[in-house]
Amino acid sequence: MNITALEYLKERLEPEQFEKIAAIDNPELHEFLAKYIKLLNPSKIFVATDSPEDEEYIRKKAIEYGEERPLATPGHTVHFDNYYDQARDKANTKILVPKGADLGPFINTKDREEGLREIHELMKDIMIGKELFICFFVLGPKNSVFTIPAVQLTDSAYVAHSEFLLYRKGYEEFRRLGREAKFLKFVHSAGELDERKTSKNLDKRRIYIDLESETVYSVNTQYGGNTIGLKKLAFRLTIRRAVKEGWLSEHMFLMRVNGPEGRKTYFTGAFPSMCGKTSTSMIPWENIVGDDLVFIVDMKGEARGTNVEAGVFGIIHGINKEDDPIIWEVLHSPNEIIFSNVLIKDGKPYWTGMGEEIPNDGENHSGKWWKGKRDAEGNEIPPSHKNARFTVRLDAFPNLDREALDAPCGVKIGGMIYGGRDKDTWPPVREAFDWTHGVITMGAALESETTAATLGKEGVRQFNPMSILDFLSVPIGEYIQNYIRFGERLREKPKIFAVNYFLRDENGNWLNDKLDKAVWLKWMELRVHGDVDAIETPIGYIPKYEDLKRLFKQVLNREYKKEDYEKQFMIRVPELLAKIDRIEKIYREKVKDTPEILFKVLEEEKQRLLEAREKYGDYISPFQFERA
Ligand SMILES: Nc1nc2c(ncn2[C@@H]2O[C@H](COP(=O)(O)OP(=O)(O)OP(=O)(O)O)[C@@H](O)[C@H]2O)c(=O)[nH]1
Ligand SMILES: O=C([O-])CC(=O)C(=O)O
Ligand SMILES: [Mn+2]
Repeated sequence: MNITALEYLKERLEPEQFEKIAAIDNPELHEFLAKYIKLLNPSKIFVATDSPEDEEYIRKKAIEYGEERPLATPGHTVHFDNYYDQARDKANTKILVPKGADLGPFINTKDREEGLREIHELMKDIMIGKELFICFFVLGPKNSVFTIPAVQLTDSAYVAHSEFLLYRKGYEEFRRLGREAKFLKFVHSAGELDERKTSKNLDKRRIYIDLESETVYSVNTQYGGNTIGLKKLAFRLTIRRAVKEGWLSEHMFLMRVNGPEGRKTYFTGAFPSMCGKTSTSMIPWENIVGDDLVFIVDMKGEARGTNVEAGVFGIIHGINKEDDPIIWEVLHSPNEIIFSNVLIKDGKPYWTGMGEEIPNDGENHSGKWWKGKRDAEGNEIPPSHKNARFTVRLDAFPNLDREALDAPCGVKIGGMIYGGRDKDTWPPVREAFDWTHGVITMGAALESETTAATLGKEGVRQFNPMSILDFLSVPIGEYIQNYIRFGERLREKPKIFAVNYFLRDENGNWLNDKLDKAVWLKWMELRVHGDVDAIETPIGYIPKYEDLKRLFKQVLNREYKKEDYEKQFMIRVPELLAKIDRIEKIYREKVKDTPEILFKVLEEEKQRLLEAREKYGDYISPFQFERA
């Protein structure tokens, strides 16, 4: 460009819009905007400031352009993604790396130059006839140690609207920070739309992450996990920043568990997609801070965490009045909510597992729907997609811990929990012996069955360290090394726990009820403060029966049977040993930069299990260890 970026922007933008950009003193931003406006070539450009009018403009455009439709309840809208665009597309999500860089076999990469060339070709002139929305947000609370500014370019008013619900506004932060802003950049286009206003060219769906310029490109897709810049796209970039700078950027919920006499203890929980982060953090008598993404920093020797977001993009499948009373209430009140990929009939949303009668026809992610309808592959189409979601501000929730959400220094983390979908190996809850033992045998050794949150087969057990594998942008060993060191430096280390909500019996029935997790949380809270004893086993500390019995009565008003405890907390030596072998093999063979300590800690655990087997056999009752 012969003219400066700002001059170019002045030519392309209406004066009112241009003024908004010119008011931010940041040449890097101006150049970025000029470059992509030129490439995308939109027919109209709107710049959103933090004003309520600008947000309202986006909301209206989502409806005017047909990406959302109003429902009967004020504030409610519905959005549909293409039938084949219902989840994160792992195969077409790639980290762009310079020649010679090696992130290991678990991270999907592509040559940077090639990837940039491809994505720029795909995006050339893609916004002709469309309106480009330029929006500013921040990750974490504003003007805090956690704040990371970000700019989003998108031709989808649905994506922009979702971001207004999920993140804190950032225009004023950009103005305040000026040239100091080290911001993330997101360029998205839904591409050509079909008559239902869903992305059409799915064969050209691409999500490319350029670490070097901290820019993520997303094209020919609308599903939130592929498009909402500040969510999983930013996550790849912040993981890398965190590892470089020595803090943690994690796929975690953040919640307050209320202990005896008003004691407040904060927990994070790292579970893979669709494995219980939202459902855990929404337990009615505890308090939610966040349900998906957390930043954790070392502040004067304490681990302090914050919710990266300010809203929930939650799974709606199975949400019912009894198990999820708070979400249920929020979804049935006039809040600003986007329902996606649910069934609509007479302006009302319906979803599978809602515990109410569902109409036999309507409109859903497949278009006009009727009971028994089959897709092109011959599969029967359910009323709503398993990964159908709702998007809403945390403000809407009566159980929100507002103070914690806004705290510029975050909250002190008392416990960190790992968990996944595991039908036969881990007990429902246990505590690590120490930080390193927990990080390695619970976090780095996590496995979970695949779910409908990603395209592809469900129910396949997969290695998923810290529930973060889909999002990793640095070699696994480096990531784990950073984690271990982070804790070692802390003066007060959070306690580490592992949970498993998904144990099954021989017939495939769940061994636990959905609300049992409420009891595990109370137990962990007591353990953080040393209020109850526990039983030492080869894999960590497990609860004593009497404590759980008391807590089940107190928390759920239920009798907890000894037989249930014995079955659930049985130490399953063959499965545990097989798991250690699998994990060790993965790290030995596939993760070149594994820290040596990982093998040592796994080996120690193996030896403890072998010894226990010598004494008590393959399947050991928890009472055996209690007597020992
Ligand atoms: N069997 C069983 N299923 C559960 C339990 N808790 C949650 N689920 C199921 O797990 C799925 C929901 O998980 P969420 O809490 O929404 O998932 P999430 O971890 O927030 O997922 P993302 O938003 O994808 O990151 C739903 O299908 C629930 O029915 C439980 O205790 N037992
Ligand atoms: O990012 C998404 O699509 C939703 C989500 O939380 C996940 O898949 O972990
Ligand atoms: Mn998630």
